[in-house]
Amino acid sequence: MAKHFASRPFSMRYAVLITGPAGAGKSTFTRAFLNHLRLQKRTAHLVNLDPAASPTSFEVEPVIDIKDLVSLEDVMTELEYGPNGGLVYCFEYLMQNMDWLEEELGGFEDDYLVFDCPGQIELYTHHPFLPTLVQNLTRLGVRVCATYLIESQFMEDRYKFFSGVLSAMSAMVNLEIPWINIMSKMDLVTANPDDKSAGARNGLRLRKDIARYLDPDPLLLATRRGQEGNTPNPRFHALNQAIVQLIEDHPLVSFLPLDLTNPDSLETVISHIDFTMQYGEDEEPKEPHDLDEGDFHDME
Ligand SMILES: Nc1nc2c(ncn2[C@@H]2O[C@H](COP(=O)(O)OP(=O)(O)OP(=O)(O)O)[C@@H](O)[C@H]2O)c(=O)[nH]1
Ligand SMILES: [Mg+2]
Repeated sequence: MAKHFASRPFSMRYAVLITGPAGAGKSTFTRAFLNHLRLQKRTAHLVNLDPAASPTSFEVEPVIDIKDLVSLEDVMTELEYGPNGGLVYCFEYLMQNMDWLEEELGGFEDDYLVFDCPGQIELYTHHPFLPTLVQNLTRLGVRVCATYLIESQFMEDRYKFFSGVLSAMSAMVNLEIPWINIMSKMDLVTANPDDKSAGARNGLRLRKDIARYLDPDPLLLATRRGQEGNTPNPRFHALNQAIVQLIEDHPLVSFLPLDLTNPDSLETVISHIDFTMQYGEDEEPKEPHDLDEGDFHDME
């Protein structure tokens, strides 16, 4: 541990890792999350862990920015890496310089640190970067949880859904910390089956379709045949069944819906994060808001 921190006591702080595949809505949710905490007069800060994030994408200046240590642009220019190899190099470089992060973290007491993570899927499946980050944060007395976003459009069909669930499970197993799966971009889910808007014409999911994904019964999903017009290839039947069984045996994966156009929906997600973190443990832990019917007025 870096010497100048050996004697410094750390008060409880909270780190929320915003994770998920590329384009799932992590940075947009991070901005909404931070704005909401600030409106509630809570001290919350952005930590940017995306070496490729463009400076213009920050509505909120990050208090800690991996780009101050290493940037994808420099790595690609100076070391002639490609974009993905360059990103992995940046993560390896941060792993070798965790004392830099400890130094940066030193100044935040009893605050929420919201880590906006990059979308490289290898980060969540096998790369040691995030587990190393979690170990270091835990060692520094920071309470850590993760949210994993997959977008509602991802539910085009059950195969996409299963790959989303398996990637969420793989990330959960990789990080082994308190975990909240979020189905993002629920504003793209139309409520009205007669909706003729552009979105609806682009095959937006109807709310009633999404309900079965929020708290999935894998067997029901897997056995649904024909509704999406495609019958599974019999050659993969045994593999499909094994995947369904795996998901069924580990009912770890349900999704909180997130509709950023609906303040109650954001509030519900944040209350689940607070509860998962036991935020302000000296106060009575507040039960998370339930998803009231209003959130899914057309789910039935
Ligand atoms: N309709 C809708 N679009 C969204 C929402 N959240 C994000 N988007 C759009 O989805 C795209 C990706 O959003 P980001 O927040 O940058 O996603 P990300 O997960 O941070 O992406 P990477 O950092 O590249 O992995 C952008 O065009 C956003 O405008 C949402 O809740 N609803
Ligand atoms: Mg992002």
